[in-house]
Amino acid sequence: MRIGSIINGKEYNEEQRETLTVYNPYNQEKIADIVLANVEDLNKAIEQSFDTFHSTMKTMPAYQRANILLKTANLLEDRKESFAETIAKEAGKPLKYSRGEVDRAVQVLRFASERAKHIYSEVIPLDAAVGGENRLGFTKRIPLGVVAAITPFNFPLNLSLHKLAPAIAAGNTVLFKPAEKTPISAYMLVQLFHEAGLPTGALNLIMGKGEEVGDPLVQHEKVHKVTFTGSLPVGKNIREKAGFKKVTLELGSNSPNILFEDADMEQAVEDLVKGAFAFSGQVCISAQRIYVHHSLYDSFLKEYVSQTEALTIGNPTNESTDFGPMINKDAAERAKTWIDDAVSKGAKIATGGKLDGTMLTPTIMTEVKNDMKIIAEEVFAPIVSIIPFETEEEVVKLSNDSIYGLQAGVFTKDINRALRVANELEMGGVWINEISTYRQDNHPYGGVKQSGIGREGVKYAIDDMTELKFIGINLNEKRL
Ligand SMILES: NC(=O)C1=CN([C@@H]2O[C@H](COP(=O)(O)OP(=O)(O)OC[C@H]3O[C@@H](n4cnc5c(N)ncnc54)[C@H](O)[C@@H]3O)[C@@H](O)[C@H]2O)C=CC1
Ligand SMILES: O=C(O)[C@H](O)CS(=O)(=O)O
Repeated sequence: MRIGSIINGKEYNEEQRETLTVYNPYNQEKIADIVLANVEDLNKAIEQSFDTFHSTMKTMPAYQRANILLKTANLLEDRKESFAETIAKEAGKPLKYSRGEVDRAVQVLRFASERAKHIYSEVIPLDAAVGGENRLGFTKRIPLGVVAAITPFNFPLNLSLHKLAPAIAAGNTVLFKPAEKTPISAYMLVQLFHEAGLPTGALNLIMGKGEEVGDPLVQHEKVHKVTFTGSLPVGKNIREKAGFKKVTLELGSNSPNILFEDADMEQAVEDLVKGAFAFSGQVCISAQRIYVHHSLYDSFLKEYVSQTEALTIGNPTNESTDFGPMINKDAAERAKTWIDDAVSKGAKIATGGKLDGTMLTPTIMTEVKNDMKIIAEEVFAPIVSIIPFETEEEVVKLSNDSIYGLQAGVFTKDINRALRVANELEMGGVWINEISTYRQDNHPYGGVKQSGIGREGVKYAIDDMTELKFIGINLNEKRL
């Protein structure tokens, strides 16, 4: 398979161009060559996005945008298996989770289709100000223009749609730069939109290395907004380079989960095994730190280790696989060095910690300290730490002791305590009696501190992808 950038519906995959090979992370089989875009292609794609915004999307009625999104959702639903198998192969994500990602992606498209018809604004009571009589004022939410969507490898379909679908719902055009590690589902997605009737120039795909096309894309004057999901260093770079553009950044996390003494431990153990090890922990709201009240600690740890060891490890394309490889050897080796670093400073491995190529076994750490990398930084790997605590005050302090603040989980039957702790946690979102890793695609999602800027979740992304415009009329009879 050889795939390239798609600009105004034309694919750029000529023989003489530079390519990058994509390998299946599980068995290193070659699955595709991607033909890399250069800056000239990028500029052409931005010009195309800009022109199509002004010629077509800016004035496309809401019902048409909604219909295109709905049709794309239906096409995706019909091709669920093909997308799920592609994600399993390119990302190494177990098939059951890849299917779940496609189901969510279909919903995101349907939410966006519905919201496209409900982009409301308001009438301003201008008579509230002295001299404001006989004036009418109202706002409109207008599209921004060209939205640059830069996406990561871990949810190559759904996290891309969290940008593409609201951008189109709002009437923008999109310059889409997917992760070069997982470009195939992105390529298939662009074709799906075009098949559903989206004008080809409204969604242009650039297959390029982030470090090469990233800066010119982010700095281009005809790009009006950059929406990025990915790592903190790249996010910081984008923020610095983007100038006056609107920027949404969905960055990392080291999400805490807190189990108080009255929690439903049985359920929490089961959910937190998934919460830490789904897609090998390469989920930014993965349960990385689990704080367990000291009275439950020993029994929690015993049961947690036992259920973790029962996970079926293997080929992501097998139906029964729970746990597969990491995205590549470098990522797995980096994670192993963090385990070794913690052990050298006194931490213990309760289970796991074994590395073979891209496969790092599900790893549970104990006796950790706050300054160890596996606690202080984002592990983005199958490593979770179990930490005892005594008091509510102590556990809130420990949870907040982080540069990140994306999502947390709190488990208790005491609703007053749950709400108190939720208020105290410095997070973009807090789930009560649910793991930090749980996300629905219609709630506001995004971080505080260095976890990011702005919110996704279709309605909220549309807010961030539109500009509020005020229009006022002086109704004085003499003027009309
Ligand atoms: N908060 C959130 O919703 C999520 C955050 N993440 C974060 O993403 C990271 C893992 O994903 P990766 O794909 O490895 O992240 P990454 O930051 O390496 O790459 C993400 C995207 O940025 C592009 N890129 C790289 N350098 C660039 C530059 N200089 N300018 C513009 N674009 C550039 C890449 O090509 C890719 O498309 C983790 O740190 C994780 O926390 C991942 C998923 C969700
Ligand atoms: O959509 C999700 O489940 C998460 O946003 C994925 S990630 O952002 O945590 O990686």
